[in-house]
Amino acid sequence: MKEKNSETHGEIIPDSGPQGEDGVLVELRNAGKSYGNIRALHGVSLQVRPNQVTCVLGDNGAGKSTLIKIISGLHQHTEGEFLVDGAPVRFASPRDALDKGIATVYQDLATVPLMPVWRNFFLGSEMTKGPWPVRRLDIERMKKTADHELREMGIVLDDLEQPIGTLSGGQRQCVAIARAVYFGARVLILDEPTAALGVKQSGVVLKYIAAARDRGLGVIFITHNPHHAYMVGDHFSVLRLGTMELSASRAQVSLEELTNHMAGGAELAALKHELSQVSGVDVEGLPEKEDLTAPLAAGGPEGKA
Ligand SMILES: Nc1ncnc2c1ncn2[C@@H]1O[C@H](COP(=O)(O)OP(=O)(O)OP(=O)(O)O)[C@@H](O)[C@H]1O
Repeated sequence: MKEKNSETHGEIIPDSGPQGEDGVLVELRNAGKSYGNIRALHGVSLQVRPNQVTCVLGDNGAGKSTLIKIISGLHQHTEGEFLVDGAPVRFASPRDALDKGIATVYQDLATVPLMPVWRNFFLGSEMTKGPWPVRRLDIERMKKTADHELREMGIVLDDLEQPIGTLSGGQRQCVAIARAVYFGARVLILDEPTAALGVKQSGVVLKYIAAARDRGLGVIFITHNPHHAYMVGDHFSVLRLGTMELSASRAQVSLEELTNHMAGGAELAALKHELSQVSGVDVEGLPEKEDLTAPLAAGGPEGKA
């Protein structure tokens, strides 16, 4: 995450200090991205606020990775605006995004499996002690701090000396979230953190997503899974073929409606019609076309699951 991307040479508008209007940390306004003549993202608007989980949902190829790459400084938008704290930005590298407090936890996590948990916690930002040229790693302080920070997030591990590769996928995600919080993230982007996990481990990760939110971060939770999104989400943005198909707050959309949008709405209803003509296929659970065209419930469920 720290290397310079030599393909982009954007300018960073100097830090504006306070957050944007309404405390918006990060905002896309009609933003888009083309790769040559392939338009991966178009007309996407999104706001990320502190103390909120903004879920970005979409099927394969919907544009989720492209959206993350713009916000995390790997790519630059080619249309619309990208603002941080209310000021337009154009990141030249992930380092620029980090400097603004935008941290990304990727699915592959970029850890060194054979190194201890505490060592991975500080990887690339090690604490040192002593004067130059005899400066050396401050192992004790790193262990203590990693232990403290993990506990603060409610993550209790038996032994921080164990190689991080021996932890479960869910535990590793949690360590990565705690690490980003410790290093001062204000915006945390989580790239499909529950995609490779079972039910129980997904639940654990969702708990720490909520913990990061409760510590005041603006969380962007990328997922395929509307059930996971609905457990922690405050706002839901569904991408389809590079455009935003739905943008709704929790009060405006039910889990069922979100699931229908994710499932491909009209395509599913058409599939239901085709499958109903095949014997031995139960289509009861699939939505009818009418279910999908109904307006969003204005007074949907409130509060958190
Ligand atoms: N570097 C690239 N060059 C050309 N086209 C690209 C590039 N990256 C993505 N695309 C195209 O942009 C569209 C959106 O891709 P993107 O990877 O953002 O989707 P996604 O929602 O993350 O999908 P997935 O869940 O499969 O990763 C796709 O049609 C993809 O083929």
